[in-house]
Amino acid sequence: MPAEEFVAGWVSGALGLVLGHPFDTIKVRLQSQNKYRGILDCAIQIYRHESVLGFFKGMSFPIASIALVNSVLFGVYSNVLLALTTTPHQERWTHPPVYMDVFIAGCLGGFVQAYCLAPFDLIKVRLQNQTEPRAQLGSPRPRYRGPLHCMTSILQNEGPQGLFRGSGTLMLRDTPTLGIYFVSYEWLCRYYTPKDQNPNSATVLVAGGCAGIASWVTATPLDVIKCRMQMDGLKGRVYHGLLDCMVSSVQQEGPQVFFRGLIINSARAFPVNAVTFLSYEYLLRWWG
Ligand SMILES: C[N+](C)(C)CCCC[C@H](N)C(=O)O
Repeated sequence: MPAEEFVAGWVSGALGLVLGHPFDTIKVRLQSQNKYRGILDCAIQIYRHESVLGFFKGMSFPIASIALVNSVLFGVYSNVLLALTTTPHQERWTHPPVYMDVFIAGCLGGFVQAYCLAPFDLIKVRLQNQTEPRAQLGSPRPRYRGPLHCMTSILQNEGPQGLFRGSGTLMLRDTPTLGIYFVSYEWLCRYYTPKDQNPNSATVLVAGGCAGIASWVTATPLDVIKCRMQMDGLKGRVYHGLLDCMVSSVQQEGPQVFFRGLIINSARAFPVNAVTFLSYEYLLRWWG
């Protein structure tokens, strides 16, 4: 049933997110603080000073929003594919859809999810970019006190459209790269699976992980620009649109600016998407 595809998308997204959150925390710390010498040093310092829990800071808001975002992505993807091919999920591997249909369904899924993700992603990025230490007496107070406060102040200062700042760039980032995501997953599964069989768990894990990397590698240039657009105007920098942001970023920092965070994004993408696809496939088989 189509609704099951949404629920499977939600649960699998949440599992992937929990697994990937430590990587995300390291990424954010490396991007916004200069006190770490690299990925390993950052991980060791977090563990020493904050224990394992330090890696899971700020996870509640993404967990709440992943329900909407991932169920929309997988739900729209599966249902568009169903409409294009009329093959139900149970027969997906015995009657495989053509790659063009997979790509179109993935792009549409990406397009719709981008607009659901936009406000949550904006709040996450704004909070992650606050480098002030935790509130101490006499220390400067951070602009936002938490996700809800961040949301209400954006609404007050910038109006409802403020919550969608950077959403056009987010849409450009996610539409083609989620097409690539599902095509790479399908291609790898088919490549390693004998004809007319379901892919086994190891295949699903590796194909899901690699699909995540392929998608993030292609998404990283616009990911950098999207982040800057979401911070537009806050740190004294004002961009006149997407193109201006791209041009001035390259002028100031060289073309390598488009690859910021690529390694940690890819390291995070493998486990997150391996688990996402494994649980998605198993939930649907279990219900099927
Ligand atoms: C399209 N883009 C690369 C941005 C995301 C693709 C993978 C989505 C997954 N929920 C994750 O967080 O890794």
